[in-house]
Amino acid sequence: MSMGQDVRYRVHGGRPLQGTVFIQGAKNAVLPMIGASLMAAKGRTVLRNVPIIEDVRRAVELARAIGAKAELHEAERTLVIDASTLSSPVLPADIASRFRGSFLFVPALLHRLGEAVIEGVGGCNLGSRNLDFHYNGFKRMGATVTEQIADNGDGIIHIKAGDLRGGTLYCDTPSHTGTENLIMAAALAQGTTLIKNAALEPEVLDNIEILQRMGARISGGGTGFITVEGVDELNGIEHTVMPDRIDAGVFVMAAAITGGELSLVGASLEHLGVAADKLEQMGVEFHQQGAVLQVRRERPLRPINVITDEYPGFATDLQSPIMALSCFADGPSYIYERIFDGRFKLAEELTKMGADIEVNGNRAKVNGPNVLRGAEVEAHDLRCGSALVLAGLAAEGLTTITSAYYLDRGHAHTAERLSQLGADIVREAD
Ligand SMILES: CC(=O)N[C@H]1[C@@H](OP(=O)(O)OP(=O)(O)OC[C@H]2O[C@@H](n3ccc(=O)[nH]c3=O)[C@H](O)[C@@H]2O)O[C@H](CO)[C@@H](O)[C@@H]1O
Ligand SMILES: C=C(OP(=O)(O)O)C(=O)O
Repeated sequence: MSMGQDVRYRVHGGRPLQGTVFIQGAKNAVLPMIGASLMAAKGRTVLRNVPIIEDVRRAVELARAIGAKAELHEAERTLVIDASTLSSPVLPADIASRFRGSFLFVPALLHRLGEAVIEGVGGCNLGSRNLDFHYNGFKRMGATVTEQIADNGDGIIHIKAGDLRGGTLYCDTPSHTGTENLIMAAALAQGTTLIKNAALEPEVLDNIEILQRMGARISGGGTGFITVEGVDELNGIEHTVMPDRIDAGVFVMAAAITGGELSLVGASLEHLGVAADKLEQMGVEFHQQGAVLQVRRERPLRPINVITDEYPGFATDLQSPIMALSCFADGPSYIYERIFDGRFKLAEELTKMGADIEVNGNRAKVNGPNVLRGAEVEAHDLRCGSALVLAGLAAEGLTTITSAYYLDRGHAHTAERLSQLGADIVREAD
């Protein structure tokens, strides 16, 4: 399967969205949970509220490639994993290089098979995406990391675990998957581990929760300092994946960009962090009613300043969507991308639709308001894809989004969910 040439979305813009939408389970929570479930040598793990997205399908394929039994029951949104049969330490390039979450399988391989061979790591191309915090942490715990160049020129990373020992570890900056990988490596290591400058994202905390319920001894989640006391084994359990705050943020913006009113089932205002405040400043009205978040926009959108940051700062994964939204705001908006050094490819796609955006390094100025017109545009990465869907919902005429495999990596049933709210959107796959 090619990396995204085969899926398109066609959107006819101009319809305000109304109704109730179900927020999917979190991509960035379920992927580490699949990695965690592979650490259980006995029993079966049952994950509920699993988002039916391409990254989860790839994770299931990868789990099977290394010998686990994994069954994704799509209608039930339930994934059952039996990792007792884990047998191969090789994360093959054809699957592993298609999603970032593949690297979250490494701790299980180190503990269960004593080594991990990484033929490739994928994920959206957002500029440099290093893994040094992970490698340095594994090394401090006693692993050896070597790189070999394959015949085709690709690097293959070989990590040999030996007996992993607890120690003092750190992230230079609070890496999301870095924190999860070090926690998982420490969970079955000998002795005590301290991880400094740990990530605070809600998905990291949900992953700590599943690991604790599997038998891990972890404290300090959400403080920046995490302590892990190694245990001898982890057990399969049942866990419900938290809702996806980025999916929720995109639907908030879908209401805002079309001038509609939506009830988001499962969305949490708290999980949106600073993004909730920025959207409120732009003119979105929120009413949290228990586990349902109601959103609407009545007045014209105001421009905004956004600085992306680790949680609870403005999530970088909502940066592209808010760039699309700010094209419609009444004045210039300023966006400063601090997490990734190459996450502005969206700007040229929005320009094809009539937007006026100046990009300078990691800063962008969006000169709203502009009338966007439908065009043929390309989803260079997942959130570029969600932003282009938003732009298409509010543009005049037909927007065709190509390379939309990237969108399907992270959002489930996009066309169906938006159509139910009154949007005119279809998905086409070759
Ligand atoms: C599967 C998953 O959970 N993906 C999310 C995760 O990606 P991911 O975990 O890859 O993102 P990180 O938090 O690790 O990366 C943030 C920044 O730190 C740098 N860095 C990271 C690790 C490292 O060892 N060395 C290093 O320099 C990266 O290059 C990047 O500039 O968090 C990102 C930031 O919230 C989100 O956009 C992704 O959706
Ligand atoms: C960057 C993202 O994901 P990944 O880390 O899986 O590439 C994302 O979800 O926008």
